[in-house]
Amino acid sequence: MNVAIECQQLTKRFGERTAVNQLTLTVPKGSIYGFLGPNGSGKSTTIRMLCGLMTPTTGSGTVLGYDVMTQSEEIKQRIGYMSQKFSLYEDLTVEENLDFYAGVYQLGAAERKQRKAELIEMAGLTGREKQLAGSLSGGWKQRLALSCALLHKPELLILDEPTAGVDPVSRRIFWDVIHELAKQGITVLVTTHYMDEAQTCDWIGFIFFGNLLAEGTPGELIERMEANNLEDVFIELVRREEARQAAEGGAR
Ligand SMILES: Nc1ncnc2c1ncn2[C@@H]1O[C@H](COP(=O)(O)OP(=O)(O)OP(=O)(O)O)[C@@H](O)[C@H]1O
Repeated sequence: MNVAIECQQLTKRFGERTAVNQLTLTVPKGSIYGFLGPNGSGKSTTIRMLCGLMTPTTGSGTVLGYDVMTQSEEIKQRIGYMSQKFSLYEDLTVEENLDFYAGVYQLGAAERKQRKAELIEMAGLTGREKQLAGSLSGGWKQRLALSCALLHKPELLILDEPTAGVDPVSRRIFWDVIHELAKQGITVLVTTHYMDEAQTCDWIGFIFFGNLLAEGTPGELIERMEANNLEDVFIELVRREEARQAAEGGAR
């Protein structure tokens, strides 16, 4: 299986509102897929469906080969997920937070010790093991949260705006870690509003009003839209879609 995520016509409705509309996408194994779109366009709702946290209204899909409609528990056990407001225990130390999540993932003593050591090193947290999570700066907290999400060696990492509000240096360090994980074969689906981050993804999907408007490599999208950079692509896609919707509304 060379595909980590595939979904066909995935739709989520909240009452009258369609948050995600017939979304069809494929995320190849080992790739970094950047999921972009303005606020409220349906990114988090898509992610929640793919993580097994929310059942789609209609459509179909698999995550690591498991059905998003019926196998949410299998999916949850095999993925690493870091939400926008990742939850660390601020009154616990770095090590205690890792211990807590190792317990959640039911790691045995030997594996727990080994994974903790590996992840503390990967996240650059060496020397901070006894520091309270609440006293860490934003960038360190975020890397600790990432480490917690990786304890059980997930094959797929789903990150919802992991770098929101983090300074540029910490963002760069975080993305170096993401690229390193991808090199090790871990698939990453990530949402971001930062175009410098999106530029380094292997694939990009652009969603607006719940619809996937464009998909491709950053270079392909820039070329296809005859744009100078991804920010221009983003703005042009929004402009075209708004114009299309206005025309449709006017025609009614
Ligand atoms: N539980 C819910 N009940 C009702 N409406 C919801 C619910 N969750 C999301 N929505 C609506 O669905 C739409 C898509 O929201 P979603 O959070 O998926 O967007 P997003 O692209 O992740 O936005 P942001 O970039 O701000 O995080 C929005 O209009 C939102 O108000």
